[in-house]
Amino acid sequence: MIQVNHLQKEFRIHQARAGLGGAFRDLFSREYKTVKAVDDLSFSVEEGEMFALIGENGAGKSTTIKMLTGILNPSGGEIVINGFVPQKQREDYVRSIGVVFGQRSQLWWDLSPLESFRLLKSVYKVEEHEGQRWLDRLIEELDIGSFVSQPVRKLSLGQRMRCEVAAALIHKPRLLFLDEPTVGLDVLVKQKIREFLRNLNDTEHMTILLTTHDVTDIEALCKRVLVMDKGKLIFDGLLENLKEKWGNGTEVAFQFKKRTSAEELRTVLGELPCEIIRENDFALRVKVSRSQEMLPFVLSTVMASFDISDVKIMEASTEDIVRNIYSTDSEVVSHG
Ligand SMILES: Nc1ncnc2c1ncn2[C@@H]1O[C@H](COP(=O)(O)OP(=O)(O)OP(=O)(O)O)[C@@H](O)[C@H]1O
Repeated sequence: MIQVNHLQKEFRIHQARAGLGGAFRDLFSREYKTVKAVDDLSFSVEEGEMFALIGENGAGKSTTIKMLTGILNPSGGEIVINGFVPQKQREDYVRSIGVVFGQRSQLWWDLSPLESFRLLKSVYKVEEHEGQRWLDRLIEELDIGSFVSQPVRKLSLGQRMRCEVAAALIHKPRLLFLDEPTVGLDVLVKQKIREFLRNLNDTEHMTILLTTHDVTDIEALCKRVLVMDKGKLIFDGLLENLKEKWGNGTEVAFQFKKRTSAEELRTVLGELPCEIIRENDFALRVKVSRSQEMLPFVLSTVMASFDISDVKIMEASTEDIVRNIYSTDSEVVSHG
């Protein structure tokens, strides 16, 4: 459904010279530098996938979404979505997508969301009967019925965001883009929006792409994650593979009934890829890399060879992992 090949976006930005003399010289000749906001980005997406685009501030996520939604023209590369080239077949393309920008509204401030929905329905030429049934479903599932007739300016952020999501879906697009959809929302509203999106993906097979800084959004919604860093794609794969790659493995803490040394444990574990850390004479920790496949071996081997009084498995949280990725300068692209 989405095919992105070698996508590029460069911005030319004016660089002010330092000091009063510099400002004076700027009046006559300006110096520019080129920022590569998106640098050789390639990926493809199947219909019905729900995935997240993540990365630090300035990584290039918004620029990517703007190009995918046809708002910005790429400097190079190509995008084909649903058979459309967004920049070339703009009108037809826009009818096939829905967009929610967490920071910007597509609802009219002084009108009620319901009136905005009516306007959007006529803009998109939504068929009356079918369109009404779909809208009723959106209102019910997003639980916005009690305030959908009030002016938007009187709504709380959480109420407004749920109406924004309904507005983006009024024409039942096949593809939904959400840029920071849960930013600033309280936990309950976040949960409601996530539940709604999951259901939409399940029942309508809608393809959903979201950018987020909220790791709990990713865990709740996405199997697949794309990580951008300085305009480049540094990871494209499953969330569990992301954990493998940047999670420093899983740690297992063993409490032994008898004194056990790290050397004894190493002998038993042989060549298995793990690091052993001594806590005290009766406690050792084992850091297991490639934990998905290795953890069962490590557990069964140790349990079969020693008298164990306690075992604790400690997996790094997604939040730790994302922090880890952002603090590492990585060039690796992984397809998991
Ligand atoms: N209109 C613009 N003109 C010049 N530079 C821009 C413009 N838009 C973005 N940039 C630059 O491109 C780079 C990528 O920005 P972008 O907004 O895409 O990042 P982001 O990953 O969405 O960040 P954030 O999480 O803060 O929204 C940044 O260095 C930014 O300063």
